Amino acid sequence: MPPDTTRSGTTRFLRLRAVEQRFPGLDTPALAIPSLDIAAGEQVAVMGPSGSGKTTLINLLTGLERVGQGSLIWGDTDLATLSEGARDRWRAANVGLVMQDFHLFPGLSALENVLLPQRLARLALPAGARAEAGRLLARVGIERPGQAIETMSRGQMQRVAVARALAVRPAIIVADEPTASLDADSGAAVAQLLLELAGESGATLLVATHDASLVARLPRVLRLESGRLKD
Ligand SMILES: Nc1ncnc2c1ncn2[C@@H]1O[C@H](COP(=O)(O)OP(=O)(O)OP(=O)(O)O)[C@@H](O)[C@H]1O
Repeated sequence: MPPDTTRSGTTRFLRLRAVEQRFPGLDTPALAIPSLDIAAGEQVAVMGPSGSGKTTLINLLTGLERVGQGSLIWGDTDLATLSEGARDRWRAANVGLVMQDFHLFPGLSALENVLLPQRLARLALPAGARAEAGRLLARVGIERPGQAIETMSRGQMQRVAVARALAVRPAIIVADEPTASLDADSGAAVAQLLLELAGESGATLLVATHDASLVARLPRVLRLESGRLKD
């Protein structure tokens, strides 16, 4: 079996080995994962009760926090070996993030919010970035890209956040409770968009969620209990 191929024959993309994350004041690790592989393009739910380690796992996978022990390799990049600045650059280039509380900037339009990560990452926007942002906003059902973000509904804001996460065509999309603060209809619409857009781009999708209807639509489910994966 080639080293970058999983047992099912698909390309291995994420590889965790002997990962342990400890926090001061906790006797046991908040997260302990002996081994985990995820293939390129997989769509995976991460479930577990409050305090089971979902956010800790998301923070490690996205490089927001440094891996305490073990290796966490995306493609050929071991995040455990990178400095905070290098992890930030890696994340900007490779990860689209959708968070529960949106992290959108008031005072900016929907379109400017979608373009903001690209503006922060470089001095000039790449050619076609505005057109692509407008196209993505239309795709997620935002009809007025110039509308100020603070005047939008929560469902609209989360759809803008989905467009923003996809704007750099990331290989990895990570969503932390993307439907938690939405009503059932808005949540279902956001879930549908995430799955559709990730599927079209072939991105690897990881979603931490308590939303049973969202979990039911993801082909693979990881269950965390007290920081351990249950199969
Ligand atoms: N910075 C920290 N310092 C100390 N303990 C922490 C820290 N961050 C998380 N923990 C602990 O690690 C464990 C896992 O927390 P984590 O936030 O990953 O859980 P979670 O599954 O995301 O929970 P929730 O669904 O409530 O958001 C918990 O016991 C938590 O108290």
